Amino acid sequence: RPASPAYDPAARELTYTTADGERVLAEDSIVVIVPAKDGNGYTILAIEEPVPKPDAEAPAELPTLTSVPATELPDTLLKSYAARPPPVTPTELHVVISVLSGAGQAHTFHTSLLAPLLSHLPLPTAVVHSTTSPHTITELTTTRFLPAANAGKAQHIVILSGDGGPVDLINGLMASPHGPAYVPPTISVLPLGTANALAHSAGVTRDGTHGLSVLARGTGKRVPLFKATFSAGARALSHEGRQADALPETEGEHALWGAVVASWGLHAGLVADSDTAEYRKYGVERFGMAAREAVFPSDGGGPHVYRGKVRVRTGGKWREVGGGEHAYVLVTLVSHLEKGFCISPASGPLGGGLRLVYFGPRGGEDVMRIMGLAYQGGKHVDDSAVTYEEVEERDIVRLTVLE
Ligand SMILES: Nc1ncnc2c1ncn2[C@@H]1O[C@H](COP(=O)(O)OP(=O)(O)OP(=O)(O)O)[C@@H](O)[C@H]1O
Repeated sequence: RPASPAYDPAARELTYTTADGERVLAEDSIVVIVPAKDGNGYTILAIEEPVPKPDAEAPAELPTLTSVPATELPDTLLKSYAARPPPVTPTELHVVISVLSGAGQAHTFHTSLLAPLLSHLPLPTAVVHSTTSPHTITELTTTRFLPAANAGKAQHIVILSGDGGPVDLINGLMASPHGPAYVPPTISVLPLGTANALAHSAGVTRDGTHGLSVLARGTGKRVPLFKATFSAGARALSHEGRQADALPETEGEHALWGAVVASWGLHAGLVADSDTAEYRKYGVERFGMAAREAVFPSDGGGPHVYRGKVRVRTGGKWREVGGGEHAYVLVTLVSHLEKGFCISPASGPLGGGLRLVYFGPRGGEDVMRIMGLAYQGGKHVDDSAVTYEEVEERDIVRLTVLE
């Protein structure tokens, strides 16, 4: 057993010796420190990033989980990085792998990082589910997770996906009224999608552990939700817009639940347009590409003008926003729509406030300028063209679409 690592609190680094020589571990890459399985000291579990390939075109490799043994460690380090027992010990642990999310790396992430980590944590043996269709997570939730939650079972669901996975899970859980014994599942979101708005905004990706430190050491927090209700006849599109399904109906109401964002106009269009196998190859670039195509259409015209009525309620009163013609209409529960894209700088992690971000029709250059400001820490909200405000808890935005 090698000597314990040396800890440098100023540099936030640990130095240890292996057969190959001296190695340095950044504190930011520590997932958790657990008692060693042989009862002798501790095991530091940390993320090891792959060495970048000189060929920029080569597919990005995923990091791996490295374990560093230590006989003694300073108390400060142990206090910060020891696994925290969950407030409610789960009786069931589920791992949901959304195989097509993002660049399709969720399955490999599970094999090389998550499964080795789970073997060290005081959790039940995981039941692993992989998606086989866009409906897998919804079906799994309504047939398995919701009945178990209604039966009072404490479930921990680890989901490897983008924002689609947790949103499907939430809609499945909200699809029918909860029984008196309902126990809300704990969800750990591991950001394997393209934008991962929920994970970035919740603070899951603040350190260098790809969400794993929150899984091992985090505490549960309620996820704020909104409900969007639709008029009869509205359809949910999937399969690159080729399939249209009726929206779920509960007590005569057609509704979808959200934890991230509801939008109409430019944002909704570019998210939908870029959700194709072809665009997905470009990763997070796909949103910018679809935005440019939308605002500089090949027919040489300007951006599409969306016609309808947008009303918001603030101070108990309804007010119309814009003059009936719109470009960007978005309400958000989160601060970031992608890691560097700060749509709502006033939104805190799982903070709960719902905010409107709005601008009316304008030329393509100006649209791109405003969106560019969001990449500068959310400076668009100070632009005179943009309406940015917190809206009330109930019936916050009404949308009547004319075109
Ligand atoms: N096996 C599968 N077959 C068909 N569709 C799948 C399968 N697995 C996942 N999907 C679909 O792929 C999409 C992935 O969405 P998800 O939101 O998780 O990732 P993303 O769009 O890359 O990321 P983000 O939402 O963070 O931008 C979802 O529509 C999901 O239903």
